Amino acid sequence: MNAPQLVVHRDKELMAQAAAARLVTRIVDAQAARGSASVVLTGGRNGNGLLAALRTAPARDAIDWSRLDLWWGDERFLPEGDPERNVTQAREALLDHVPLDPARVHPMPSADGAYGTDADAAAAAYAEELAEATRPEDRGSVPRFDVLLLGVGPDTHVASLFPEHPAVRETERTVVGVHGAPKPPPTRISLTLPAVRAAREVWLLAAGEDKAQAVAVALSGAGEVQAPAAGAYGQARTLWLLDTAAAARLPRDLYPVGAA
Ligand SMILES: O=C(O)[C@H](O)[C@@H](O)[C@H](O)[C@H](O)COP(=O)(O)O
Repeated sequence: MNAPQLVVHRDKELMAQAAAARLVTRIVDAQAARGSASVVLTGGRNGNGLLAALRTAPARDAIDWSRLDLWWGDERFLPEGDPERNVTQAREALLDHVPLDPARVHPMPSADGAYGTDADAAAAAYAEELAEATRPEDRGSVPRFDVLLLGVGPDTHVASLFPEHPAVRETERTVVGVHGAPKPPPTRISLTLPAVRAAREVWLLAAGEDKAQAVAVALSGAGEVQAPAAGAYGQARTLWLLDTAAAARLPRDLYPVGAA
């Protein structure tokens, strides 16, 4: 596991803009190197804030939107178009405003789709979709995503992997149905930690003082079952993108207070 890198911004607006600029560069580099890029999106205010910032980023037209694959790290298992679905919010923030190839946009199934209310069957279908998109050089059952974004919850959850929940202990499957989640809605679909760790780069986003404790715990050697964010790392890079409030309780050896 590579050591996480921390980038602390003055406030969440600047964090979103800087992360958007960083994402433009990563996508453009991946497209130059491999012909296309793949990004895994997250729900939550910070993930959507990044997408909204990307929509107005000056360099956004450097991206070839038709050669970008989009996946989701988790989804609230609700009917298509529900305003609480991560994909609905992502469409509103960015996806409806850029010329993506619809065949390369891979939302997780909805609760009124082909699998009805069976979240486990829907999760298995998404795992299959990921497996089909995998190339031999990915050497695994999910693509080697270029960037996988994760919002960090105040309880250290990432995607829909909650502390001590069965989904965070999953070591075989790449996508699981989540039942009885502590945060509504209770039924969700989530990538598992092994799928997260297939990404080249994992970027964790956290802003605000209500995240300070979670960030400190996850970066101070906690176990991934107790603190799922601690188990989220990338093959090449793990980046924690924070604002000063979320970084406030970090141990001094990780982040000297007042450095931002
Ligand atoms: O599915 C959910 O309920 C949210 O998507 C959740 O997982 C979110 O990503 C984190 O709680 C961080 O949220 P914020 O970025 O809003 O702080």
